[in-house]
Amino acid sequence: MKKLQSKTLLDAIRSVSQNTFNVKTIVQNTKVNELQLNDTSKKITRKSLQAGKKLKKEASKIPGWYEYNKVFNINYDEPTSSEINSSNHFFNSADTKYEWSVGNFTDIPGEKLRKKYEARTTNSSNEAGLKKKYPGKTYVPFELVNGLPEVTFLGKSNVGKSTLLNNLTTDLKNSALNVFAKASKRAGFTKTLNSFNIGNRVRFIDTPGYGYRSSLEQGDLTTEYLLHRKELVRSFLLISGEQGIGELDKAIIDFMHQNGVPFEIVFTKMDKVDNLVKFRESIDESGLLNLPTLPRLIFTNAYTSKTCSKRYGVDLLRSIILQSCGLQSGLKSSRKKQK
Ligand SMILES: Nc1nc2c(ncn2[C@@H]2O[C@H](COP(=O)(O)OP(=O)(O)OP(=O)(O)O)[C@@H](O)[C@H]2O)c(=O)[nH]1
Ligand SMILES: [Mg+2]
Repeated sequence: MKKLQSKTLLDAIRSVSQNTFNVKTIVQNTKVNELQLNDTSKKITRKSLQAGKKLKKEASKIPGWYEYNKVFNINYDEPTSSEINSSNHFFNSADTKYEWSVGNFTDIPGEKLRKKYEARTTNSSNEAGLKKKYPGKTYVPFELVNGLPEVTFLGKSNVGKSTLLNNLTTDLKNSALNVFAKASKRAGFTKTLNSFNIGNRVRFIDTPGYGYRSSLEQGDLTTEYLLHRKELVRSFLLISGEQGIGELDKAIIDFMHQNGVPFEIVFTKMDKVDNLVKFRESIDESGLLNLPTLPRLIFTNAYTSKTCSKRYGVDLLRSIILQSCGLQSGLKSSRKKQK
């Protein structure tokens, strides 16, 4: 059954992968600090005597589309400002460590061992032998019980997966973006599954983009990961706001829905959406809002280079990621960034 679904997705990829899309150069020259997601209106009132003008100016810069994070998620409670602060603190202080890149599912650390172990335990007569091999209270190898929750970022080539991943793990005061997940103007840049350990609490898995310049093997690898990786707790499907929801995105949503893969949808590059009315209509017409799984729709734009824009929605996404891993308030990273 699962095999069948995986084939359906690959067929969809095959038929859509001919499509090409424009990759526009980003030319933006505003450099400003990220706004806190805290209740800005309250802040303006409280501080109006001293810094009213400045805050009003900042509040008026919040882009119109940011409101969609409320409008399209009425079935979900918004994270509280203390949850937002706590997740910001976690990601800003947690040390992000690149761990591995693989081109084959079985090369993911632990997967070969797991397969071996599972094959052995299906035959109960092997139990005595296993106890001998892995002595102690449990005979499950350490490598298999030491997993962290994993979240993965999916989407078409060039949608901004690597860039968003960098934004999530980087404090804006630290200008060294692009250090961890490599981002590129060239579509089809990421070719492997890449793992990043965030403060020893969660792993982020960057995936190769579907579609333009991606091979079927890359699609296969991601599909296998989605279906079989036990540590995977939530997938975030990225859709470019600029390009809107395409056939391939719908095929992936269908695939995840039918196979019970829990997912949320993240709209990226919202700063590049010219016509918000059209954009909103396209969401209404897409059927996303009628999905029985009711995924969250998260609207974001990333900080893309030293000279390029400010980011919105990143702190909201940070909080949702921790929530989906069962990690939230008061969470401390066990490995901190070096100052
Ligand atoms: N304006 C704007 N540009 C963005 C944003 N996010 C990413 N980009 C740009 O889009 C391009 C592609 O970004 P990547 O992060 O490499 O995209 P990807 O999805 O990882 O691409 P593949 O690895 O090829 O699948 C880069 O030039 C980024 O700078 C955004 O929010 N706004
Ligand atoms: Mg990438």
